[in-house]
Amino acid sequence: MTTGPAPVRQLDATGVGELHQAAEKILAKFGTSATSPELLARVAEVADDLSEPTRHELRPVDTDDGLFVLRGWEVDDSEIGPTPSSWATAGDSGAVHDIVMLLLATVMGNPLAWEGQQDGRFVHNIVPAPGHETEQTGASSSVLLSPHTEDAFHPGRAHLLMLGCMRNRDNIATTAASIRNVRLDEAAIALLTRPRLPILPDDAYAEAQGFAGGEPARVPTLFHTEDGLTLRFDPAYTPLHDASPAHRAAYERLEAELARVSTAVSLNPGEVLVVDNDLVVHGRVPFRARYDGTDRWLKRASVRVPARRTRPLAEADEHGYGQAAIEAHAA
Ligand SMILES: O=C(O)CCC(=O)C(=O)O
Ligand SMILES: [Fe+2]
Repeated sequence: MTTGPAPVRQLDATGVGELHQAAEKILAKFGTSATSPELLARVAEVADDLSEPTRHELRPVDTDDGLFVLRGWEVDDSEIGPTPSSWATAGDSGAVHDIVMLLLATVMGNPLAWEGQQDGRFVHNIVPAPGHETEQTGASSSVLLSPHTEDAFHPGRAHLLMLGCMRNRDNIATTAASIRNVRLDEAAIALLTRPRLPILPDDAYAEAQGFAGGEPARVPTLFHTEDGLTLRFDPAYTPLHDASPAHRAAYERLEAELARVSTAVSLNPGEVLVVDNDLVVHGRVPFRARYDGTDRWLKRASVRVPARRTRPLAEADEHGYGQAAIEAHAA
């Protein structure tokens, strides 16, 4: 793994100022970052009014790395209070930052929530939680969170994933690897573009894991678009033992290539990592949780980008294990 610098986009003072003012005003009006239709409508109005330079920094990902780090936003370490001990107890902790995330997400597309995750909130709190150390979810710590497409099991998954940093005292890195940097031979690509293996719901979706409404859809790992390959990849939830030896070998070759081109991004407070979820798989290095209120703390938002053509049409027929993706703004 390398630690090559991620492309940085810098918000200027005007951009930071307008975001700050807008977010504080919305929070004062609604008293919470928990979303209501009224709050979301207000966010959409305000996002529409953000200045051109700010909007420019939020343009689509435009390099093969498939990501960028947005800098300039600031987080006051004492103002945000202690790191919550789990998403379930986070409530309105750092609420103004939830609203900033929503504003940024709304400039880039349509924010996305899940009925079955973090109480349907549009901005998730990613913190290590006691008892979850070894899971393959954002609440884990002591294990490597293997590179994955966010919500890979679902056809309504995000086009963009945003991770905004509240606190990261031990400089714990998020990992990111782009399919556009991978070298794979044509035979392996041909195998991996065939819909052979399902991707099962991850441990953040207990209800979806009990879904009995149909067989898991078999989906391709790779997909050819006009702009190049996209991927849908989550080895921890893919029953690879069901694949033929040749298919398995190609999958493992892809996994090794993604590891080879993986970069580590250690976020500082205020930085927002934006990854294109069709190009990039992300993960996290293992770390020891502190559980003393000073732990690593990220805010996560997911974004749908209308009219994107990065995915197979056959995804429209998938049941998504009964999970409903909820979009913030009417399409
Ligand atoms: O903790 C991280 O850096 C990434 C966790 C993750 O995979 C996620 O929040 O989706
Ligand atoms: Fe993730």
